[in-house]
Amino acid sequence: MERTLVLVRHGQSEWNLKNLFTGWKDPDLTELGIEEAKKAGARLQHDGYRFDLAFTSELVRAQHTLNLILEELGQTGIPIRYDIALNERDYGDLSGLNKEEAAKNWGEEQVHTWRRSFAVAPPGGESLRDTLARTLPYYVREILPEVLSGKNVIVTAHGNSLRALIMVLEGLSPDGIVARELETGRPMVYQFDAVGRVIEHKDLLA
Ligand SMILES: O=C(O)[C@H](O)COP(=O)(O)O
Repeated sequence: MERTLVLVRHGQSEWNLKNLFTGWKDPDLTELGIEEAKKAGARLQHDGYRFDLAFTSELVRAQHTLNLILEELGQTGIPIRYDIALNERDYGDLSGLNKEEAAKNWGEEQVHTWRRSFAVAPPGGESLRDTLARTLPYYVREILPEVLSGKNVIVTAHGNSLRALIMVLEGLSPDGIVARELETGRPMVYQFDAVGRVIEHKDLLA
């Protein structure tokens, strides 16, 4: 198996559990999040995946998820590149607020727009388009060349930094991405051909 890219959203975080907007804040995984990461690693191990290289963000929930997955794979020695480009979208002034309280304050529709639309940014934060503007160049410059060289790569990151990349990988429009949700700790596998086109993708643990 070569030219495989596996994307994994971090396991449940302490602020996911409290239903708080997180963005660039840096909570760690909950016990459930730890179990989710171990389960993802065990499934990748069971299905025979082996990785040459890993990428993750500068936030602990993604890094901890990666470490747990690599431990399950017995691959804790592979190179890991950490980059802010893979950080979650910045939720700005919403960071730390409860999502249900935010909906009461600003209305369900406004909060859903902030959370899932492509071009609308929350106050003081990033839209998904802003997030794409930093994750896509990083993917093209740093990740895709490794995959094209024949390597198998794993990336652990965040709900929205991965949704931005998935728009490109799955050819989703700004309308199409609205409904695309990513479960915590679920590996998404993309197989590429020799010219960098996705020829197959599947969600493990779906
Ligand atoms: O940053 C956060 O709050 C979560 O990682 C994702 O939040 P969302 O599901 O509201 O985008």
